[in-house]
Amino acid sequence: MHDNIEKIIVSQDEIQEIVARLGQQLREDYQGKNPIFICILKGAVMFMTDLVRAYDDFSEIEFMDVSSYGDELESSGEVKIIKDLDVPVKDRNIVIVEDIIDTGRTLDALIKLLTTRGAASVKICTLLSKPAHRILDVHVDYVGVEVPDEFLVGYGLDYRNQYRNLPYVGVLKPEVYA
Ligand SMILES: O=P(O)(O)OC[C@H]1O[C@H](OP(=O)(O)OP(=O)(O)O)[C@H](O)[C@@H]1O
Ligand code: HPA
Ligand SMILES: [Mg+2]
Repeated sequence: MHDNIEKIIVSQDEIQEIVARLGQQLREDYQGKNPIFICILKGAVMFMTDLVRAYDDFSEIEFMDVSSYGDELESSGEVKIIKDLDVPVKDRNIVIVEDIIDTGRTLDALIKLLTTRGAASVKICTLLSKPAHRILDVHVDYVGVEVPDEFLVGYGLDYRNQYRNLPYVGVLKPEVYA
């Protein structure tokens, strides 16, 4: 699997540093607020499990599955809810946890949905942000690192459902797409 990687964009060490920094920042900001961390499946699962352990304070974890990419390299523009939340978010402080904000379409749809359901606050924590590819201008509160406009895989990010279990984020060799 590693043989298909052309270059590493965010190393394992960098990911660890980002997780520690964001975990501490969130702990300071959400003290006494018992936030709900919502993991957006499947991409955010690695980041989520590391982040909530770094957060290390009272909080709840929930999961939602939404998808807009399917097997493609480009977002379809249509955000489908595959698995909704099991709990009400009314009057709760929500942190949406994402692996990457790319076009911004997924997040835009989620923020609108959770706000409509009466959340007290909705903030975003993402490992990666790809600002050069943004179509919708969403405000992102906590960003691990900005990445170049390339299709990335690893640490949750997939190409055709593969490569999510790489421990770093990288770019595939062009021949893999051929
Ligand atoms: O900013 P956007 O252009 O909307 O892209 C970001 C979203 O796309 C990916 O998920 P995807 O829909 O591919 O599903 P997955 O997490 O199951 O891989 C990624 O995990 C984000 O959730
Ligand atoms: O760069 C990416 N890689 C994998 N999945 C994605 N979903 C949005 N952007 C990406
Ligand atoms: Mg996703």
